[in-house]
Amino acid sequence: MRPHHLKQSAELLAAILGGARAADKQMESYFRAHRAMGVRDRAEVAETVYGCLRHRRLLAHCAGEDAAALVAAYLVREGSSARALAEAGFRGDARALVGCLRTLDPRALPLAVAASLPDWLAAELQAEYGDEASALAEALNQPAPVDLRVNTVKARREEVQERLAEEGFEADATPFSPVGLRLRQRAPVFHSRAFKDGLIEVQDEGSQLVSLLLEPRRGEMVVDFCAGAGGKTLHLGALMANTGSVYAFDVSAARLERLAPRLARSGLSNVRPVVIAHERDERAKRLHGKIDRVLVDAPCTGTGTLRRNSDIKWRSVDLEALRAEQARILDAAARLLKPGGRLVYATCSLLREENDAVIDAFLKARADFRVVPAAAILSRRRVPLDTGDALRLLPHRHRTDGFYAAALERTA
Ligand SMILES: C[S@@+](CC[C@H](N)C(=O)[O-])C[C@H]1O[C@@H](n2cnc3c(N)ncnc32)[C@H](O)[C@@H]1O
Repeated sequence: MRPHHLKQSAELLAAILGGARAADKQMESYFRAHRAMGVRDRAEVAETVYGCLRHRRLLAHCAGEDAAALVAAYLVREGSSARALAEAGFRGDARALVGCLRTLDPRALPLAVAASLPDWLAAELQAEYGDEASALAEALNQPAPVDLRVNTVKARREEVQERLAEEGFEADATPFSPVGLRLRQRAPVFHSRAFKDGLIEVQDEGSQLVSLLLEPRRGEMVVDFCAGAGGKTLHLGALMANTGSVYAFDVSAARLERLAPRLARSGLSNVRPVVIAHERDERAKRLHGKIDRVLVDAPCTGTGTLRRNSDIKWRSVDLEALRAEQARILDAAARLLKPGGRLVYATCSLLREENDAVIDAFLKARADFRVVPAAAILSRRRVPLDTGDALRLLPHRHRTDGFYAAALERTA
């Protein structure tokens, strides 16, 4: 361990935990402000800080909440000795820290501490997933694999797999998504020719299955109501073989802007990004009753994505406000549909309140909608996965992010 490693990691960790910005954004600006740091230093610091965010509560059990002590505890878990910590400038009691961590038995600790979760989330997972809560929580602390979606407008999966292998990126077909590849090792695939040529997008396999549930057809009018940077939009456009129209709505102009370069790479010309002020915007109202299919990938707690975004565990959450927002967006999105049209409501949340509860309330209010069983759609799409009426993906079972998606049809 180099001495500055501990200091810089602690500075960055404190900035992330004390600020409101996402960890990756905070990290970018820290590295911009410390240009002298080499590539290796940055990689080491980033790995350490992400490790601390992931295991914060377990580390704090021995180290307390001070950022430098958390970093020191993380380094001990990675094999550093008390002496190495002292040499690196750690001013706390390095020997006591090492002693505590070496004798720690996570099985004897409450789930919230052992799996480093806030109390409220540990309680929700235990209530909802019972005996599986520990395995789920543990899977949320493992780094996610790198999944790719093949852009079928440009190439077939096997061709892309070969192209990637030629460039030194070994990948296997994903078990569920027919257009997914999973890298055997984490690698900077953004630098590959295949990526620059628009043959692939980096996208979790679970996210790919959500777009499949919408089953958009050639020539249809489709709305991706919460398009963000367009991960699912691009997939929908490709599923429609670059025909018809996909309106990509979002209230965030900044997020939609990130769709532009991806769109250019993809070769799609059927996607129309539209910034809306809110879900009742005139630009949305103009499409009332005219749309064949609508995807609502709603803003949510993101609890299903903790493998990638451990920092969100430590942000405060207003579940009631989120639920109200989800219901408002779903209601507005449903109005766009033609009779016979399909609506998919999805979240990357593990919580019932944001998933089944939102759909149950919607169906109570809208007798003109019925559930289309997800398992039947997936089987038609040759996806070997049956999670019942709704799609429910869990990292410890499916090796994807946690996702929920329900498909509904407007009957009258
Ligand atoms: C889960 S993210 C979408 C991710 C995106 N679909 C993807 O696959 O990458 C939710 C998005 O909803 C947007 N959003 C929040 N409130 C909204 C509203 N009232 N109407 C439309 N979009 C909204 C957010 O800006 C955010 O980009």
